[in-house]
Amino acid sequence: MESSLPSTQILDFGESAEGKNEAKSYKEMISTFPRVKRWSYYEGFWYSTMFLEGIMSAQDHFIPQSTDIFITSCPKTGTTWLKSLTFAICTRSRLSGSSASALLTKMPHDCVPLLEHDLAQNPIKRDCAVPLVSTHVPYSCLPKSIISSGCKIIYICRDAKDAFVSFWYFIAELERSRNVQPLSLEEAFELFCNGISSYGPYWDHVLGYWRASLEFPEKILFLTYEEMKKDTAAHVKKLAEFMGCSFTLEEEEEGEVQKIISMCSFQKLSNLEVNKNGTHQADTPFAIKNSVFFRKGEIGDWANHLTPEMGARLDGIMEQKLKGSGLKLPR
Ligand SMILES: Nc1ncnc2c1ncn2[C@@H]1O[C@H](COP(=O)(O)OS(=O)(=O)O)[C@@H](OP(=O)(O)O)[C@H]1O
Repeated sequence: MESSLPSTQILDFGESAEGKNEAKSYKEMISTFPRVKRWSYYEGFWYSTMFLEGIMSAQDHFIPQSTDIFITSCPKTGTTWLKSLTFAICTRSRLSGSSASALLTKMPHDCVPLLEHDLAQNPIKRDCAVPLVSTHVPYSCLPKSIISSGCKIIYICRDAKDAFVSFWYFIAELERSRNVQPLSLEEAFELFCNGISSYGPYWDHVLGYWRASLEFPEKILFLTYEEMKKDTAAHVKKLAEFMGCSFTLEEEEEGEVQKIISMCSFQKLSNLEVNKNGTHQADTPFAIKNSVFFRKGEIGDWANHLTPEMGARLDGIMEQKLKGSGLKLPR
């Protein structure tokens, strides 16, 4: 996608003395929020406390560009895959040209900036040829500027049981690397079923975007991990169309869709050197091994970790919470 804007733009807020005072006041506000374990409760959702300052700063200051497309999700529902696919779709002219895809040397999260990083400490740098910004922030808590801009939003969700298991592995790994005693699976499950998880309640996160997608179908594309796995080619075409860069007949005949699917497959990405041995956000408080984002990439792995009773309990909760919404998540 071409853009007349300079190739790199820094979205920077909070360098000034005013910004520093603001950061202090966010910290003060956050210290008053209800807390359970690693999470703080704010505007109806539970957030990992370390991300809250960045979220509040984004809510107050983020100014989207009209061409922005937001990649949104609750954690562990397919974000890395969706980021790589949308990035590969947007940059496909580079992919087929002489320069190889940036995905070969950068992990997908380093190709698409995250809205809620603490922008004062860590300003977002983005490549204006790639109009993508990602966020896990729930729909009702997005910066109002995003909603009023009418920017396009792509949302992905996943069966709650698989999302939970993926989430548990991820935070356990994260906490071990930070010398924090990880939550047991049982404890984390209990909290999850009570709505307490990063950006949870999970069902409210899903419902927020689901309802918005019904209200603004031309602006919000609602996807599931399971459907995307079932027919990735149809989804790649749908994503391109939604982002305003449909594949030409010629591209389809040249196998461009398949090239993107292969480039972004779990098999390919998880075996790249950068994703096996690299670190995401190295030298920041958010540093994490890239390999942690690539675990199994399978549907139904929950059954290897949760008992059938736990599975049935979470299914029952999801069914009850989604009742009447018209949404049925694949299981
Ligand atoms: N390319 C590709 N294709 C299919 N699946 C993939 C891919 N990359 C990552 N994954 C799997 O997605 C799960 C991680 O979810 P997220 O990417 O949303 O995590 S995060 O929120 O960005 O941290 C996590 O799922 P689990 O394996 O079930 O834990 C990853 O393995």
